[in-house]
Amino acid sequence: MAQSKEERILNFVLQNAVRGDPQSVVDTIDKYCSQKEWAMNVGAEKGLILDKILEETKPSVLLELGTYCGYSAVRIARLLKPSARLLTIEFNPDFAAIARQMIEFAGVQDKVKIVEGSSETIIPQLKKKHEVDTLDFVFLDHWKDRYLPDTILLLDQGLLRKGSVILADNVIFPGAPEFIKYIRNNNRFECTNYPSYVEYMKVKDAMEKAVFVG
Ligand SMILES: O=c1[nH]cnc2c(O)c(F)c(-c3ccc(F)cc3)c(-c3ccc(F)cc3)c12
Ligand SMILES: [Mg+2]
Repeated sequence: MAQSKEERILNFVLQNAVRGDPQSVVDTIDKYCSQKEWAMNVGAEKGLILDKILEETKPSVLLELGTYCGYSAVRIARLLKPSARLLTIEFNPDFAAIARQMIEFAGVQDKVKIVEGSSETIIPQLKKKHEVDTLDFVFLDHWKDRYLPDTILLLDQGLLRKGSVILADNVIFPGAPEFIKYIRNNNRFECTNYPSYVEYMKVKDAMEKAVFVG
């Protein structure tokens, strides 16, 4: 069976990165995807914005929507304190299988749990099935049309507390206009826009940070 792009990315990491070294995994994926095949990892430029916000927030309980190959899960986990935990939801089982191997190779499997399925189904299970009380940090990087309904679901489920940070990728390209309109006009959120570029391309993009004020 022909290899998928995601399998090629994983194999390039297994052959070129250093096992147990998350930074080398991140750098190796960026090298492959900038030189060989484009892929929808948050990438190095937007990744630095993500890093900075994580270092400011110092979150303990994190949720990512859209695992893909595990690039941002590894990137996030490499900065977390030992007791912190990242839950990452991936709808596509093939992507989830690649991400699981990527996360284990990077050595961050103790901090990261991949949950396979749709965010719509799993978010209502977080409290009872995944022992979440509230979330300190949420990274939206899945399908742009789910950014708004999933944010409303997080609110309805009582998963946000005063100071919870939501960071959304791709708010310029491909764009998430309904989410942006809602979050910027909702006085329970304080929003900041971080202009950047689409990963591995010279196309403008941005990330949006929304802090829940409670
Ligand atoms: O779907 C995504 N999820 C998460 N992050 C993404 C991301 O960071 C991206 F840069 C893109 C993107 C942007 C520009 C482009 F030309 C191609 C793909 C996509 C995306 C958008 C539409 C699709 F049909 C397929 C992929 C995503
Ligand atoms: Mg993205």
